[in-house]
Amino acid sequence: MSATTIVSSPGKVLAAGGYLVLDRAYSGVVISTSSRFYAVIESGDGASCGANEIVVRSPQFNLAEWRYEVTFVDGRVRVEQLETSKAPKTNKFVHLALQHTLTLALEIHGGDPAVLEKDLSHGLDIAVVGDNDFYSQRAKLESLGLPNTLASLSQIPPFSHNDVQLSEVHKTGMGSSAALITSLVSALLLRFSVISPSDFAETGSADRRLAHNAAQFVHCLAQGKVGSGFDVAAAVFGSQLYTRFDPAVLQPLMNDDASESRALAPILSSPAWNYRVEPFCLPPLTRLVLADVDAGSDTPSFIGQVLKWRKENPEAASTLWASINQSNQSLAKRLLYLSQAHASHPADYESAVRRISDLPPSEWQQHRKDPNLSLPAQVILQVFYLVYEHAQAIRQHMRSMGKGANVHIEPPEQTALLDACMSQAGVICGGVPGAGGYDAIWLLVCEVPGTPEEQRPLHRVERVWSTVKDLSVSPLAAVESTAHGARIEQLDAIRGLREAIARG
Ligand SMILES: Nc1ncnc2c1ncn2[C@@H]1O[C@H](COP(=O)(O)OP(=O)(O)OP(=O)(O)O)[C@@H](O)[C@H]1O
Ligand SMILES: C[C@@](O)(CCOP(=O)(O)O)CC(=O)O
Repeated sequence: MSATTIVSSPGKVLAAGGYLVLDRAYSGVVISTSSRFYAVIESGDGASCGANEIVVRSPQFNLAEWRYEVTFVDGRVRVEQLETSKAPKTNKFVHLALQHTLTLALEIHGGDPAVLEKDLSHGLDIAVVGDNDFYSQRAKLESLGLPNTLASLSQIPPFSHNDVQLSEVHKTGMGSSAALITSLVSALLLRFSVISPSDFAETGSADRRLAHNAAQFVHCLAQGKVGSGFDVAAAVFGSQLYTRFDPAVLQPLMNDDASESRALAPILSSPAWNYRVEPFCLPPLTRLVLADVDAGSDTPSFIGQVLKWRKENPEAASTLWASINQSNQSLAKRLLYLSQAHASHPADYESAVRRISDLPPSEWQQHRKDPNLSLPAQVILQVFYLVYEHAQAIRQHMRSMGKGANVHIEPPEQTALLDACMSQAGVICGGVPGAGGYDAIWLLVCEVPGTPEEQRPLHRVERVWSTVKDLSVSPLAAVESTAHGARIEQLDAIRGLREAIARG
């Protein structure tokens, strides 16, 4: 075992499938992001902590250090927070991750604490840090006198300090807790030799699935509910078409007493975990663009209201769910078709993207028989138009859902913002991610290398954002991650990581 164990996990965007994905009958289009969370485990070396102690530090926040003591009694492991912790509040997510991952490790090692005790003999020092995108950088940009642009974001050092306590930070909706739990649980499973690095590196392996199931369990327990789990699935497996697991698999563990007394291994490695992860990626020569929008929304209350409306209006909801599902599936299919088209006809594909880069989507149809384009390029252009149409239909349906349930899934200000973006040349599609509300928007834009800055669709979008009235729109730096989810990292390969974890 090397001295340092590091696992990183990506953030997520649910581009299509919000609310539907809570139901196993439907799947969601999940895009994982280049922004990642890192869990870095080092031996405490007896200096920062003693034997059987674990200190978890979050060096991007004030007073974010939690200390735990690990004890082994009657074949059980207990993780308890110590009073010497610097943090004024407990961290349920971190505590549950430690408790249950160690419990699982002890079970897998046959109840013999020797392996764990050996790894804990000098204590463990764990630092958790997230890329800047997970937290709003508005205040930092303002303090630096910089405008809200992508160029400004690149001037903020990696893993920047947020200058507040964790409970006060403005999150951006990228799934910080799911990425954190996935990295932490996976790193602990590796550290305690429950899973092997080579197996974990393989997408469909039993070890990776165990890491997923354990992270999913801890995340559900910390949140106090079993959600769809798309955020943890993205953190573990990367971009995908996600179909949830039957929540019944976790039910036996979902109250605190049960999770302490029942064996975890049989449930966490059970074949009853029936989630489906189908491959998905965005098409070449396009770029995912995300922005954090001023005010957050109360997502849990949105979910309650939408589900209540669905229950009370089964016929209307069933028709609407079916229409949304059809549009979601069509969107995913056309996007995947575009990747195939690029693989088989790269030159035609590029000429089609160049063509639509100069035109707003409402004009693409007129150019579908452009004599300057080859026949395959014309087909590709047409498919891009269908992508636009499906995404617009999804937006319309989601507004209907919001109207029915009386919640602002795509609030009028977001509609105006998205419409303004969609009228720009080279913008392909977009929407409000996940549960919607005021939180964020996502867009897919054409991005052909070598395009002069002024003509880049991204540049046009940033211009729209800088002039928009009713909302404050702040870009996020993330693009799509094609790295297939969680991965083991080397400390010096990640810019700024060594410096970040060295902070007190
Ligand atoms: N950097 C961090 N260090 C330690 N704990 C963290 C960190 N970031 C998040 N957490 C844990 O995750 C919890 C936040 O979880 P919550 O479910 O509210 O966020 P989320 O929905 O994942 O947020 P978002 O999707 O906006 O990133 C915090 O209370 C804390 O326990
Ligand atoms: C509404 C829902 O389908 C998506 C919520 O997504 P987000 O947290 O808003 O990105 C809930 C869920 O899938 O757990």
